[in-house]
Amino acid sequence: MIEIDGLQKRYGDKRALDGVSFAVRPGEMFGFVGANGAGKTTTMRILMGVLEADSGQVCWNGGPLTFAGRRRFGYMPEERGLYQKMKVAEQVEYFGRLNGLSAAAARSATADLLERLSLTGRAGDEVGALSLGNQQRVQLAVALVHGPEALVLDEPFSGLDPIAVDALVEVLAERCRAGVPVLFSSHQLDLVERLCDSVGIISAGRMVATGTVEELRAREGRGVLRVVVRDTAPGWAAGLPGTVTEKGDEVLVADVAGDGQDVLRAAAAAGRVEHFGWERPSLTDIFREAVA
Ligand SMILES: Nc1ncnc2c1ncn2[C@@H]1O[C@H](COP(=O)(O)OP(=O)(O)OP(=O)(O)O)[C@@H](O)[C@H]1O
Repeated sequence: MIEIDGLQKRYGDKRALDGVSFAVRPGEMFGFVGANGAGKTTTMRILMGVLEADSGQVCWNGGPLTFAGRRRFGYMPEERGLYQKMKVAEQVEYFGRLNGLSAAAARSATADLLERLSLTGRAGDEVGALSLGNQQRVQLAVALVHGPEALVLDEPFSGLDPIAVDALVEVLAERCRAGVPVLFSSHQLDLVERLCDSVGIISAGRMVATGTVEELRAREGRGVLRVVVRDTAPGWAAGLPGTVTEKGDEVLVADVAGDGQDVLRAAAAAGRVEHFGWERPSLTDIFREAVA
């Protein structure tokens, strides 16, 4: 288990982290989300030992995370960092060797990952000749090649096409099933909602929400009532108990008092009710609320 406890970090006068704590359990996919500049990269850099925290600590399986422990992690840094002149397969193998694999194991793991990430046809090309999305796939292969015990990935999905996203999702899910904790940051909240067991929302250097998407949703209450009424005059919903937004025949009522039956009665009196139901808040709604 990765445990991050009370991280504080300043850059000069700027407070980047103000007591960041969370844990990523074995086999858990943890989505780390926050606005630009919220502190995700700083947290991951401290976790990986690239930066030192002013205070707080990072633990791995109950003890402080050491240099040797970090070598068994897979890390995809924000600044990336591939050798542009090195060939794709050579490079992935090289990082595999650097992280302790035998030549044969590095070769076999590289071939497998290139296949999974649809890069086999580019194995002999220089990395610099690849598109940015394909370089990103190579960077992912580098993070994964040595069969890491934990994964820390800074925006691994940015710049990937939907097919590459699916391929990466499959590889990460497989690692999770094998018990590997996976921490990744992303601005693609729909993807985080779909993939992650747990989510941490950071805002201005503080964790403002942590839990499963369902737990975060429960904090938001029932959500919003969505009503679609046909054959009615606009404005029928104006006096409803709640915060009303009208878009043509569709009416959204937030902050509904009571069980919503008043809204249903008013809708039925106004016209032909085609839809009436609670809309569950998406992770994007939860995020907006948490960082507001
Ligand atoms: N080397 C640095 N020197 C000074 N300030 C920095 C440095 N690195 C980060 N910061 C500041 O620390 C804060 C946190 O930045 P960080 O890069 O961790 O955010 P982030 O959540 O990863 O953002 P993004 O989503 O844009 O990648 C920001 O205000 C940023 O400007």
